[in-house]
Amino acid sequence: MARLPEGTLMQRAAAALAAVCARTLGRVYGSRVAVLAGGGDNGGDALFAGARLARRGARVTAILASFRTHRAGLAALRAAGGRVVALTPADSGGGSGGAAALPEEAVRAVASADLIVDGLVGIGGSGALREPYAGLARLANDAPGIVVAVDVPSGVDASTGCVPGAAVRADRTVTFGACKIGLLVDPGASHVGALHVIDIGIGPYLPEPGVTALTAADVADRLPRPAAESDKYRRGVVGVVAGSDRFTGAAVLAVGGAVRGGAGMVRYAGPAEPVRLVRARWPEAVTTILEPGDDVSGVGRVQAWVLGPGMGTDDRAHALARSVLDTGLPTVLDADGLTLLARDRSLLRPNLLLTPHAGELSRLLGVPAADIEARRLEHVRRAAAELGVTVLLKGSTTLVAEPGRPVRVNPTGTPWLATAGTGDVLAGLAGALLAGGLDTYDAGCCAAFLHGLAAHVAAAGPGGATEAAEAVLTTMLDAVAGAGTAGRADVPTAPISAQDLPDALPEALRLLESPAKMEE
Ligand SMILES: NC(=O)C1=CN([C@@H]2O[C@H](COP(=O)(O)OP(=O)(O)OC[C@H]3O[C@@H](n4cnc5c(N)ncnc54)[C@H](O)[C@@H]3O)[C@@H](O)[C@H]2O)[C@@H](O)CC1
Ligand SMILES: Nc1ncnc2c1ncn2[C@@H]1O[C@H](COP(=O)(O)OP(=O)(O)O)[C@@H](O)[C@H]1O
Ligand SMILES: [K+]
Repeated sequence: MARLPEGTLMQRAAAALAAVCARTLGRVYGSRVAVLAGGGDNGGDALFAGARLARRGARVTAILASFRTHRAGLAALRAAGGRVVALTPADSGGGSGGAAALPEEAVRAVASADLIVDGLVGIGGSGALREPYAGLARLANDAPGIVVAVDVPSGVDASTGCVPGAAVRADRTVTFGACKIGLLVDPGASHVGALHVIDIGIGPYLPEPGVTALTAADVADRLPRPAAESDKYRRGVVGVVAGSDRFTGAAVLAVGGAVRGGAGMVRYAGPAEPVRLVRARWPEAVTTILEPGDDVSGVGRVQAWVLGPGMGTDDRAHALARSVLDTGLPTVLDADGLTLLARDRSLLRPNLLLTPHAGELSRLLGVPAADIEARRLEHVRRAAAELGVTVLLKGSTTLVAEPGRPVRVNPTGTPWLATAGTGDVLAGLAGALLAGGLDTYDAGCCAAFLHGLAAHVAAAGPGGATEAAEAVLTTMLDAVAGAGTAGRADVPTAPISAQDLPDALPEALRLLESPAKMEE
């Protein structure tokens, strides 16, 4: 800002914002646009964009939420023929009930708009939206017009993705300079809609990001690949200690993730019944029946372990878990293994990848699960710092944290994954990558990436897999990098089951290779 004439960055932002609005409207002339303007520069962007649309013939009404309004922006809007409705501090959104206490003129302008520009607050917002901002946000959400958020949907914390109160649910978000963390991490991410990242020339001046995402090419580069002289041992042997007589499926699913994740060999150890089922579904796995009280000394050599899914949490499970962890090998610790760790921190070792969902992390940190869901980034960072290991927090946005490294956000998730047993597949997959030589951080990030991609492939079915995967691999990541727009692929999808994931992994891996090749 110091190098450029005053207002240059804002003009770049407003021009790009107006262009997105115009494209969204299709026909600008005669369209109705409501601009919600807060008291800061976010409101300034919105007002300048409103002025540009008004000059192209749109009927623009600006609703000023604060009596301190961006002066030049307001002047530009007025000069272009825009109308202005100023709220007073007494105007409120009428609590959660809607817009009862907002002036009729404001309510009408928003309700009848073809397009609503949300310029209430951007990166300067703090805490829950206050009135009348909150009431305007609710009004916009209830209105039939398309909502375009400026920089950040108002009410979403740009730095964390937290949504402490009312917030705008946008159809599109036009963000400037860099993708904000809050646009990628839930609950904020689910307020964004299609994402446009606009380059306004500040990239070279930005600091190192605290949160990063892997691209398809990054993942393809990291995945272990067999060389000509590889053999099954060199490719990595993964040991799976999971399942019980009660939870047999966990064994089958974790082994499936490991087999399809590219392990040279999978050794499964557990009670007789899950062993029988594993052999039936995955005859390539080498199995060992564990009698009650056995440890893993008879399982054979492995390079990494998957420990925990469905194994139970009684004293025998505890002793078995300890025998695995005492090998000192890299280990994915999941599900019941995490419950054991929450009870007995002496199980903690270096070289662990913990894969909790919010409930499991809640037991590990002694924090209510709802708080973890609401402040995912803070809690995954805290868990990694407190436990000194890699933590992959599952759920609507998967995050991977390790002390001293940026948090990685996984861009490939889909809510179709919210079904029982998918976490077991993830644990097996991460174990295969650990055995293949990745460190716990990369194994966690790459496993989450492939797991999400496999879910898209499975949900879209053979006819839509390529299109669905391309939407994830190119559009989303291009947008984050400022080179395109992210939205969902328009591919019909159907529910998936956990079993579908190992079967979809080969196709997901093949599709992953194509954009990597293109970039080369
Ligand atoms: N910094 C830059 O380089 C650029 C910034 N730009 C815009 O400027 C924005 C940041 O502007 P500001 O720093 O002025 O901040 P904002 O405009 O984002 O927010 C500050 C305003 O919101 C009010 N506010 C904050 N929290 C609130 C809450 N919880 N409830 C109700 N009101 C609340 C404040 O009282 C103040 O009026 C960016 O998001 C972006 O839109 C762009 O013009 C491009 C260049
Ligand atoms: N709303 C959601 N959006 C995206 N992914 C989700 C969502 N809910 C759950 N998931 C993913 O589904 C998987 C569920 O794992 P987990 O909770 O361990 O279930 P289970 O123990 O039944 O296998 C994880 O990979 C998680 O990230
Ligand atoms: K905004």
